[in-house]
This record gives sequence, structure tokens and C-alpha cells, in this order.
Amino acid sequence: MSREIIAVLGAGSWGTALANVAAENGHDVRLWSHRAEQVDEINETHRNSRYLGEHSINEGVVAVSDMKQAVDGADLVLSVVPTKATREVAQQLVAILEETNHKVVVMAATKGIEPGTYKRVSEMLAEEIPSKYLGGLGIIAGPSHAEGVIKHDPTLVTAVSADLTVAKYVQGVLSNQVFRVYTNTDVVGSEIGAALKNVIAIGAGALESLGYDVNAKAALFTRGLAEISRLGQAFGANPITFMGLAGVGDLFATATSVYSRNYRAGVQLGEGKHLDDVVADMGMVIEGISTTKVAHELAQKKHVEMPITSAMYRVIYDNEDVKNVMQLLMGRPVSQEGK
Ligand SMILES: NC(=O)c1ccc[n+]([C@@H]2O[C@H](COP(=O)([O-])OP(=O)(O)OC[C@H]3O[C@@H](n4cnc5c(N)ncnc54)[C@H](O)[C@@H]3O)[C@@H](O)[C@H]2O)c1
Ligand SMILES: O=P(O)(O)OC[C@H](O)CO
Repeated sequence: MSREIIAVLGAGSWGTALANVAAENGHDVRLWSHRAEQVDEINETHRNSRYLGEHSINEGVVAVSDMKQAVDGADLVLSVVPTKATREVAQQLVAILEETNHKVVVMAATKGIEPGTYKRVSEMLAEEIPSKYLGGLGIIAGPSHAEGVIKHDPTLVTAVSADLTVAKYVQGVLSNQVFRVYTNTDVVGSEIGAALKNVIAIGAGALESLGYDVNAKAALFTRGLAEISRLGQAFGANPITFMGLAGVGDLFATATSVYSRNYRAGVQLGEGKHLDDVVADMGMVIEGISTTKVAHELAQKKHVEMPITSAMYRVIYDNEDVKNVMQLLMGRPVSQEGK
């Protein structure tokens, strides 16, 4: 693989960890942050302490606060900002591409769905970035906590694009001995799996707060995955995708890990902490809060049965007690698996 120029947009935990992987693979990596003090810290101390504590970042990662410095001449752009910042950042990217007049491959590592429009992240990017500037478009998904990736915990992710050549290109750029990249062409299924596992992870945290054991958690994962898969299939996803890295893989990682912001938010909500305080104290994006509302609405629009998602909606947005919704879920009419 040749030495690629890679612009990473967003220097939170995941953007920094992905930039680190790319730099360790010998690429020319520019990590854009809209916060000047973060740029200075990364360049001077090779740390991003707010997001990744004392973990050191490869010296090949050059942080910049001017997006043009990151994007000029780039072969690959990784968009790693929260869902709600995706359009704004894409618009800034487009303004630069208009100036530099070159094509880039854009991969989003964001996991969410836009409220109101119900657009997946790659759909937002396709709407914002004119095709004449797109050398390819896709997403990166899979079980990959930044905290694990930065300390070289063996990690598998999937590079997903409708164009397999693009997915294979990203696979080549990012793969190494501890970061193994698969490919997939099911963008719809991968994005739905990546976004909706966060809803179930919040639920897993809530179960933990109640002291429920492994049977309850296994039930939540299994039936949670069943409803994610039902919604995905209503949008034309390949059901096999939900058995893979963007499905069960990421669901397992997120819903069992203390690294997960979604899981931790669920624990705190289950303990009765107010939603506003949970969000404020986390100081990092908790995508599942917004995704729960989006998924609840999509289930109604698409007439897909998603009882766990709806229960989580009531816990998060109607302040319903976790124990009550759990009892309601358990009291539903018994039914048949596989439907
Ligand atoms: N953290 C992980 O382990 C992980 C792993 C896989 C995927 N993801 C996904 O990646 C996305 C980003 O997550 P994260 O963990 O890096 O979040 P984070 O909260 O750690 O960091 C978000 C970054 O985006 C920046 N940002 C926010 N709004 C911005 C704007 N309008 N313009 C420019 N920059 C802006 C913030 O300053 C911050 O640097 C999320 O969708 C998340 O689900 C995270
Ligand atoms: O920390 P979370 O809950 O946003 O999860 C991070 C990743 O999506 C795990 O793959």
C-alpha cells in the first residue's frame, strides 16, 4: 500500500484513535480539530488527554485547526464527528474541495441517524458532497472502542461501501496486525446496526443498574438484535449483516463495556439520574439518546415491532421507571421466535 494522505475530521476519542492507526501504518495523517488548545496538546505532547487520557499518540499524527491544511491533497477523508455535526462539517469540507478542486474518498465512522430526516450518515454526506468531489463513499463500523484501539487491543472493523473497490481501498489503508479490517457492501444494514446497537447498550446499562444478571442481558441482546434486524430489513438490509461486525459484534462490545458512553448512560439513567445531567457529565457524545427517539419513530413509520426500543424511549423521554418497563416487556403476550 502506498503512503496515503489522510484527513481525519474530528479529534474526539474515535477520530484520534483512527488517526493513530493510520499513522502507525505509515500514512501522512492530518487530524483536524475545531479546538485550538486540543491541536496544541496533540502536537506538543502527543496526547489527547480529555478523550484518551495518558495514552500516547503516534508522532506521525499532525493535528491542525485549519481544515484546509488537513484536506488539501488528501486521498482519504475520515469523518468522525457526532451525527449532529456531520452536515456542518461536510459543508466546510465541500467549501475546501471547491477551492482545491480534487476528489477524495470519504468514509464516515459516525454511528447515528439524523433526527427529523431519518437520514443515515452516508446519506447525509451524499446529499452534502457533490459527486464530482467524491472518489468513493462509505462507512467504518464494528466493535471498536477507541480506548481499546489506542492500546492495541486486537480489533476488527468493517469498511462498508456500495462500491467494493472503495471498501477494499480502505481495508488496505487501515489494516495492520492489531486492527483487522473486513469489507462489506451492505451500507444500509451496517449503518442501521451501528446506530441502533447504542439503544440496546443503554438498555444493558439500565439492566445493570437494577442488578439483573446474565440471563436478562442475554435476553436483551438477543431480542434487541431481532428488532434491529427487523427494522434493517424493512429498509432493504441484508439480514446476514446483523450477524456480523456491524451487528452482533458491535452490539456485544457496546452493551458489555464500561468504555461505552451509551452503556454508562444507561447505568446512570437506571439509577435515576436526570437525562440532562447524564449528558452534561459525560462530556462526550452519547449517540444512543437521539437514536432511541429516531428508532422509535422509524418503527412506527415502518410498522415494525420494536418493543425494547419503545421501552427505552419511554425510559429516556418519558422518565418511566426501568423496572416498570421491564415488567411490561416481560408481560407481553408470549410469541414465536424468528418472526
Ligand atoms: N469513541 C469510540 O470508541 C467510537 C467508536 C466507534 C464509533 N464512534 C462514533 O464516532 C462518532 C464520534 O465519536 P467520538 O467518540 O469520537 O466522540 P467524542 O465526543 O469523543 O468527540 C467528538 C469530537 O467531535 C468534535 N465536534 C463536535 N461537534 C463539532 C462540530 N460542529 N464541528 C467540529 N467538530 C465537532 C468534538 O470537539 C470532539 O472532538 C460518534 O458517532 C460515535 O458513535 C465512536
Ligand atoms: O462509547 P460508545 O457507546 O459511543 O460506543 C463506541 C463504539 O461505537 C463501540 O464500537
